[in-house]
Amino acid sequence: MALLEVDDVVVRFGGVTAVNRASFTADRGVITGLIGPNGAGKTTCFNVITGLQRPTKGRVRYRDRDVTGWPVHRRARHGIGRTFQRLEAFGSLTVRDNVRVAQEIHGGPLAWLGSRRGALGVDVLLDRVGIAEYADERADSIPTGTARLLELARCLAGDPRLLLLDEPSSGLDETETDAFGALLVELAAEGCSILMVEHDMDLVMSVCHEIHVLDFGEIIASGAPADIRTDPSVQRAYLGYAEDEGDTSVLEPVAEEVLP
Ligand SMILES: Nc1ncnc2c1ncn2[C@@H]1O[C@H](COP(=O)(O)OP(=O)(O)OP(=O)(O)O)[C@@H](O)[C@H]1O
Repeated sequence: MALLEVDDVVVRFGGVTAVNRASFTADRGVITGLIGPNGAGKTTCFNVITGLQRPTKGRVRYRDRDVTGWPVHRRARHGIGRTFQRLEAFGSLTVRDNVRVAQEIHGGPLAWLGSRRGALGVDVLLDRVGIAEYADERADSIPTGTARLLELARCLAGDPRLLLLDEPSSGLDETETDAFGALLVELAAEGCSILMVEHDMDLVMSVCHEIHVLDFGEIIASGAPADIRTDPSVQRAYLGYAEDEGDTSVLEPVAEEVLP
């Protein structure tokens, strides 16, 4: 049984159907990608999974329980963590204090001491995501890429079982993105399941175990990276052409050894 099941979800905003009968899953201990063109409905799906958006129709199941009617905080308490496209850190606090606050919001100091990653402490968490040198800087003074990593650290402070990442690599340079991908693979290996919306296809293709493709609110393909990158309907919908029609560089094959 998958950790997360999105079942036949529809979301309508007046006359706009943002998500149209979408069904997909995220499995335990792996990284799952959710990709698609701008406006395809990816963030709306995240909002449905986290409880920010009530679906017009359909269900969300998490750890074998129907959580469709659960409020956001209850889902968070049960281990669903999320980062946002727009950065949400407290600008006037230091990087370290941002993570401390997140830790306390998610469970309080005692829960933190008993949590799986809690014993490591805030500074070790900052070190792990690669931003320890910024610990004493105000969050509104750090570069965008660093702020994205701070978002990840804030989310990890809640010790999530399911981590939803919305375009986590935007603002990271190539080296930072490589390190970020390696960190995601490590987190998944430790049992943290990840569902990621991401436009960097190299990152998606190299770290994801399975990928779901949304187009105009509908899931048009689901499968392993090797299948997705050669799927003509994906190339047509996502990139605007089929493989035999031109440049396929964005979905170029990646080396077998970096595939999960
Ligand atoms: N609150 C809302 N009210 C009305 N329409 C909305 C609302 N939220 C999203 N939409 C519309 O729903 C569709 C899906 O939007 P969504 O933000 O989920 O797409 P996305 O795939 O995340 O796009 P992007 O990659 O640009 O972030 C779009 O047409 C968008 O304009």
